Amino acid sequence: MKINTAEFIISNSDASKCPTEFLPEYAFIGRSNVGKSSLINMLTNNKNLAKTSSRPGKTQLINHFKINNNWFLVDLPGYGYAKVSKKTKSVFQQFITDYFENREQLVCAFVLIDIRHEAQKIDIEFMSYMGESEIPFCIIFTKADKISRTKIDSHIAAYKKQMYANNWAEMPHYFVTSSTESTGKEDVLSYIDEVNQEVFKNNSGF
Ligand SMILES: Nc1nc2c(ncn2[C@@H]2O[C@H](COP(=O)(O)OP(=O)(O)OP(=O)(O)O)[C@@H](O)[C@H]2O)c(=O)[nH]1
Ligand SMILES: [Mg+2]
Repeated sequence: MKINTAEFIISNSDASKCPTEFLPEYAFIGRSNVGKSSLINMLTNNKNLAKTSSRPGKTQLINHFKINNNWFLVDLPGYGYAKVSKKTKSVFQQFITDYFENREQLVCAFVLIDIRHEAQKIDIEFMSYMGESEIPFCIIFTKADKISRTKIDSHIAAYKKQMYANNWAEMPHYFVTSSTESTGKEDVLSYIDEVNQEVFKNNSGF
């Protein structure tokens, strides 16, 4: 799919104040610093669209970006950032939870995982929450440029094993990406295109 336009619409810490337009949207979630904002920039060919930083905790709000005037990419704050105070953390979690549980326009979440690391408890728990809440999601492994192809394969195999060990019946649909090398761009965009076509065809309120 070709992205012709990508525009920032609004930032929010209140899920009920997100855009009221009924267009399909795709949210990016995962640990702080995993590369959510960078991936949005890579997918849209715009290095300055979402704000990124080498320091975790950069994105603090729900950010809506309208794509091709027809659907949204949503950049979210990361979870698991130890340096944020407990109070701030619970506020973050509350509005993120509100977003996931109430946003009818959300058709798929992408849970980002750094390909270099073993499965982390917080990610597994978050995916369990998504499963229990019946929110469709895919995994996106990030920063694939940082390890070799062989290691990518072995890390994914190990990840699958850990998912099964945590009682997952099957590995969620997943993608391997690098924002610095644009790896996985077409795969993710084609997936979004397919889902968009499906929801528009079924006229699920869109
Ligand atoms: N080498 C490499 N670095 C990446 C990649 N994606 C992101 N980074 C770097 O990782 C750091 C964090 O990137 P962000 O996109 O800001 O991460 P985030 O998940 O949005 O972080 P928060 O907003 O803090 O939750 C930055 O220094 C990026 O340049 C990637 O694919 N490859
Ligand atoms: Mg960010």
